[in-house]
Amino acid sequence: MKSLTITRYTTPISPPRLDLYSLRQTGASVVSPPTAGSNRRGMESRRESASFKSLAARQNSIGDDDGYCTLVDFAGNGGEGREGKNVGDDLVVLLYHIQHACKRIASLVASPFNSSLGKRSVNSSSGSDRDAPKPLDIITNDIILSSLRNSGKVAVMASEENDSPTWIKDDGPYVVVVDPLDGSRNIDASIPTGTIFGIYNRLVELDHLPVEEKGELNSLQRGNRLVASGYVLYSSATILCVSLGSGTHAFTLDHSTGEFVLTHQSIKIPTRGQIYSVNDARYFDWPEGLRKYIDTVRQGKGQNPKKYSARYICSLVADLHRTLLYGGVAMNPRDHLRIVYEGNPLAFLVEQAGGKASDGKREILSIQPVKLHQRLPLFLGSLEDVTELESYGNVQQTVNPGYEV
Ligand SMILES: O=P(O)(O)OC[C@H]1O[C@](O)(COP(=O)(O)O)[C@@H](O)[C@@H]1O
Repeated sequence: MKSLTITRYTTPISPPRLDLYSLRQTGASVVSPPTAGSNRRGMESRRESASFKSLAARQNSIGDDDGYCTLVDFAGNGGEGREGKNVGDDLVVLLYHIQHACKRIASLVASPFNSSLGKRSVNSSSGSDRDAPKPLDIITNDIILSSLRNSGKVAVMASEENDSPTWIKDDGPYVVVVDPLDGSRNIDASIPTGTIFGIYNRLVELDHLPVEEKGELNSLQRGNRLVASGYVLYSSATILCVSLGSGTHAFTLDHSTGEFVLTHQSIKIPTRGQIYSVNDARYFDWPEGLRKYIDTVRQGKGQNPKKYSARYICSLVADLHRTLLYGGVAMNPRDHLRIVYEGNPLAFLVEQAGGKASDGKREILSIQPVKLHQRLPLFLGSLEDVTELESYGNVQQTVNPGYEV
């Protein structure tokens, strides 16, 4: 069943080999987001511009004259111009392959044939602390792995779906950590899902070690060493949100051209929101500090004298995307989310957008992971909301009866 499904969902777009072309474009200025209606113009020529040959030829501009700027245009110009100096050609090539994989996943999760796949759990052979994967988890993992291999830029991939990292290429400059399909338990109900990824430099000082050892140590880097991270939200729109180390930017998949187009440049999370996002059926398992915080903001008695609203999709990428745009705090106070695959990449995006990411006590990005599948409480959001929440002291849920849904 697995191979049948992979074949069935393969999209017709196949990625060109990119190493041949220099993608960096010089002397460009930062574009403004596209204006309404601009997307439909020049569809045919845009199809052509997806080829890197023509991208390389267009040396002097980022995006089209009408403000249509693709992810690759944007990254190829150094992210945010001068500040995006760490966006080398290797990273642009890698991003190209990641976004290609995510387009395949977008069509897969929207397919009429995925529902039977989503339901079945596959027996986890390892007995590790990973959740039992579903076929969709495995297929999306394969899609990402194959794209990373094709990029030629990745030394090792650590995935939430694998017990241990997959060594890919000795001289690959990057290490990629990934949760290929977060929220897959929601797929039958067409609730949004997401892919999360983080990119580190390969630690060359570990090159002499055996593969298993260097694979693991490269993947256990602190979040504050991330070069880039991102998520792709598969929802009413497919949105790729990325930070290349200079701001957080979102691109929306334009189905007419198959391109991710810049729609939210330099996202700034409001310093204060009015929404909290948590599974509050767990209220009676929470510590007192967290209960007090939620009771207080619900009543409009916190530092923000407004009554907060609750929003909880139970799909981390969707809950975070809303929080980045509207502010507030998205949290999972129990030891459930993984620091390597979820916590660090999302914390990086939040901080690059001016927000705060905490485990309730410490900055997420400063924590040294010691285990690949290590879990932790996660509080992401507006600077002032997360700081206020931390001030309640005891906000991490330690009671964990093993919830069934
Ligand atoms: O059951 P909880 O504690 O509400 O957790 C829900 C969270 O778990 C997730 O579904 C991820 O868990 P899985 O990796 O097991 O799918 C997130 O998308 C969501 O935010």
